[in-house]
Formats: sequence, structure tokens, C-alpha cells
Amino acid sequence: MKEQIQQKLSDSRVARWTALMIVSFTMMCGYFLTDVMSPLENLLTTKGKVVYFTDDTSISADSLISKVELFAAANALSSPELTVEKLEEGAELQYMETVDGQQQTVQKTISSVASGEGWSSTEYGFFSGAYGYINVFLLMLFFGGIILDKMGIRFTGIMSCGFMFAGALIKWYALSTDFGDTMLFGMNMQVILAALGFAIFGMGAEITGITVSKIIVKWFAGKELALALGLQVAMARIGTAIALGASLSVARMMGNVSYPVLFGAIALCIGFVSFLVYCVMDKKEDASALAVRQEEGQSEEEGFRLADLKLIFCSKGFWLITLLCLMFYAGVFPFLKFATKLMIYKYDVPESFAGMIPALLPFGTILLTPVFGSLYDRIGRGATLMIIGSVMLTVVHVLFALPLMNYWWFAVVVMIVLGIAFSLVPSAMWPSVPKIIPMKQLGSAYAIIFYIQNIGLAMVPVLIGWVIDDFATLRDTSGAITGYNYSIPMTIFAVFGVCAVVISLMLRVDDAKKHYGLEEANMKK
Ligand SMILES: NCCCC[C@H](N)C(=O)NCC(=O)O
Repeated sequence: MKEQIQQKLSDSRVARWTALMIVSFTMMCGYFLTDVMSPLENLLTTKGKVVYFTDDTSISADSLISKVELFAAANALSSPELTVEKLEEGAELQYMETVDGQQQTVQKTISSVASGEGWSSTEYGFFSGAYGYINVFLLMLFFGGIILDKMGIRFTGIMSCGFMFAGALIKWYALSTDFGDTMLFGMNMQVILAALGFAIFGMGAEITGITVSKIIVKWFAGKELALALGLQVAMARIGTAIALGASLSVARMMGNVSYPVLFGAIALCIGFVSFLVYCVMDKKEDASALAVRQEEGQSEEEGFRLADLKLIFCSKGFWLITLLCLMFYAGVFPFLKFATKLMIYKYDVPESFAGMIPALLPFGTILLTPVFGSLYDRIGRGATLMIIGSVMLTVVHVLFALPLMNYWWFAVVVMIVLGIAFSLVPSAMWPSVPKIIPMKQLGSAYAIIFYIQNIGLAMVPVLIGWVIDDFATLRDTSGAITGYNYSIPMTIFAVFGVCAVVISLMLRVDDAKKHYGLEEANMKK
């Protein structure tokens, strides 16, 4: 009789790719919610209603009413007695506008009206950085890694998905409620509560992130690891791309900034259910792995001990990857929070399309991250890929900072280059971690990397929001905002790029000395 050889569930191609798809879907929903507010910056920082026209221009309701009334008075027309309530879809209005430096009469038709929230750029920056506050200041990401290594994937994943969902609901409640002028800690109550929701969500999203990374290493180690990690990141980027591309349209259609968040919360609910489905597979994988070990007469897998953290803390390669992660991601995710408004004011892109240009970045990475991941699996050169990506990041931000080539097509080209950089570094960085740190400390290692990365994700938006308010906002003599000069904020992002280049070079040198294998292929022949 032929002897049956016991196999792990992860040895089945179908099973491991199915597991990957399920957990990647959960992560995709999380990424959608993370970036859903970025295209709404202009709406959030405008007071009162914002009117959108069919020609894709927009104006605040108050300023539109005064322009229409001025036009009527100047042309001896009967006063339209326009009120904010009368501004509705399909209404046609005539007023004077400056076009190419000339005063002209324009006739426009309203396509939609949405409520602005009147936040300052500082408040917007504070809110955007909230994603990392609990992770960083309450050390929750650090503890999350220990919980993951001690309590396991299923417990930690269910807990973190729960946090994501709860945080999303709080954020939605804050954005859909009018708190009037109620202030807390010198900021509007709405900003504080939305930030609290985002902070709880961010804690859940990051702990889910490390859990998903550990799941993928568990199923794909020694197989198509970098491709699998790349595909997970690619699916996550679909979430970011949909958020950047669709969020403003949803807010305009529904007339309120809270609706995109509500849709995200509903999607997250489905993501939560899909993680529960994965838990069934995870249980089966553990049972099959135990059976294999027993058949091969191997002893029980050694559990995680706190003392094991020493190995992580003492590894120079680990710290270089961590610092590279901090600098590189500080130059990308926080940038995305401000990129839509950059497109409007530096490249003169109509607000309705402005979110589409930053959305190109995640779209590009959807295809390229798995391609570079597969390249790393088969050919290697991980450290080199990280150097090239970091150089590209720096060049991109220098180009955004310089006061030249203010054409929309140039912004598109530069954004595509950023998309390539944003595929190169993650596709090489994440699969490099298991080459430096063994599996049983991997949860804690990813958690520490994410922890340090979150310091950037939390602080950089606060810094940029403040810099925009104090150094980049252009005002007329009455104090009204007339535009923005993005040179200083973009120079700050370029500095992060330069740091990433230096660190990635140091990593390459350290790899040559210590032989982590970063330049070698991942797949065992
Ligand atoms: N906007 C989502 C932030 C996710 C941060 C997360 N810690 C991370 O780095 N994920 C990997 C990636 O490349 O997105």
C-alpha cells in the first residue's frame, strides 16, 4: 500500500492563495478607511456650504451669494435674494469672475452642494496624524506585537478588526454631528472626536497589519513570499486608490463629508466577517502543521519569550530597515493626506479631478508591487531595489517643491514616478524582515517597525498642517486666503527622502558584511 505523506494545509497552492485573498480583503477595507478623508481636505477646511458647478469649478456659498448680488446690482437687475438654501442642483447663476486676469461675466449651473466643516489646516493635520497617536503614545503597537506572538493570530486579528470597526463608527458619528462652536483643548469638538475615532481605528488597522504580515509569512515562507506580500500590499492599495478617487464624489453626491466614512465602515464590517472565515482556515493549518511535526517526530514549536526581544533590539540590520521604513513612509502616506489640495493650488487642477492624480499612485503600485516582489523572489537584489526607490522618492519631492512646471500633466508624470518608488521599497522591505529576524519573533519585529513608522505617520501630518497654516498660506490684505505656496512643506518631504537614501545605502553595506541575504532570491530552488 502506498504510504500517505502528511502535508500542511499551506502546502496546497489553492489553500494558501485563498487565505491570502481573504486576509488581503480585510486589509483593503482598512486602507480605504485610512485614506478616505484625504480628498476632502479642501471641503473640511472651508467654512459653510461649498457649491460645485457643472464645469468642475467650486466656490464657497457665501462668496458666491455676494458675487451674484454684486453682479445684479452692477447691472441694475432685480435682486435675486439668494440664500444658501436656494443654492441647489440645476440652479443657473450669473456673476463676474476673473479669468486670465480679466473680469468676465460667467454663467454657471450648480451640480451639487456640500457642507464644509471650517477646520483650520492645523486641525486637519492634527486629525490626519491621529491614526498613529494610540499606537505611538500608548505604545499599543508595541504591545500589539507581543499580544500577537503570545496569544496568536486568531485572537489578535479578531481583536484588532473590532478596534478598526469601533473607531470607524466613532469617526462617522463625529463627522455627521453638528457640535456648533463647542471647543475642547482649543479645537472644535468635532475635530477632537473624529481624531479619537481615527486613533482607535489606527490602532486596530496597524495591529491587523502586523497580524496579516505574520499570516502571510506563516503560509508562504520558503515559497512565493515576496510575491504574496506584494499582492497583499497591492490589494491594500486598491483600497487607498478607491478612497482617493471616489471619496469627494460621494461626499458631493450625499452633501456631507461623513458619507464616505459610513460606506467605509460598512465595507469594514464585511472585511471583519472575511477575517472570521480566515480563522477557520488558520485552525486547520495549525492542526495540519501539528500532524506533520508529530509524523516527523519533531518537538513542539518553542513559544515566544520576552527575552527573545533582545535578539531584535541587538540587530543592526533590523534597525536600519526600521529607520528606512520611518523615513520612506513619512515621505509617502502623510504626503497623500495633503496631495489633493497641492494639485488644486499648485497645479490648478479642478477640485473634482484633483483627487484622481494622487489616486494614480496607489493604482500604479497595484500592478508593480507584485511584479517587483516576484523579481525579488526569483532574482534577489532587495537592498538595491530599496536604494533605487528611495532616490526616486527624493527626486519626486524636490520636483514638487520647486516653483516650476506647474502643469497638471507634469504632476501626473511625477506622481507615476512616485508610484514606482512606492512599489520598489515596500516590495523589497517587508520580505527582507524574515531574512533578519526568525519566525517566532516576527510578530514583535513587524510591530516594532510599524511602531517607529507610526511616529512619522502621527507627527508628520501635524508638522505639515502647522507649516501650511503658518508658512504656506497666502492671504490678501483683508486676511482672506488666496492660495498656498507649497515649497516649504514639499522640501520637508524631500528631506525624508534624502534620509531614506542614506539609510538604504547603509543597509546595503551592512548586508554585504553580515550576509542577511537581502541581495539573494527568496525562493528555494
Ligand atoms: N495608510 C495606511 C498606513 C499603513 C501603514 C502600515 N504600517 C504599513 O506600512 N503597511 C505596509 C504598506 O506598504 O502599506
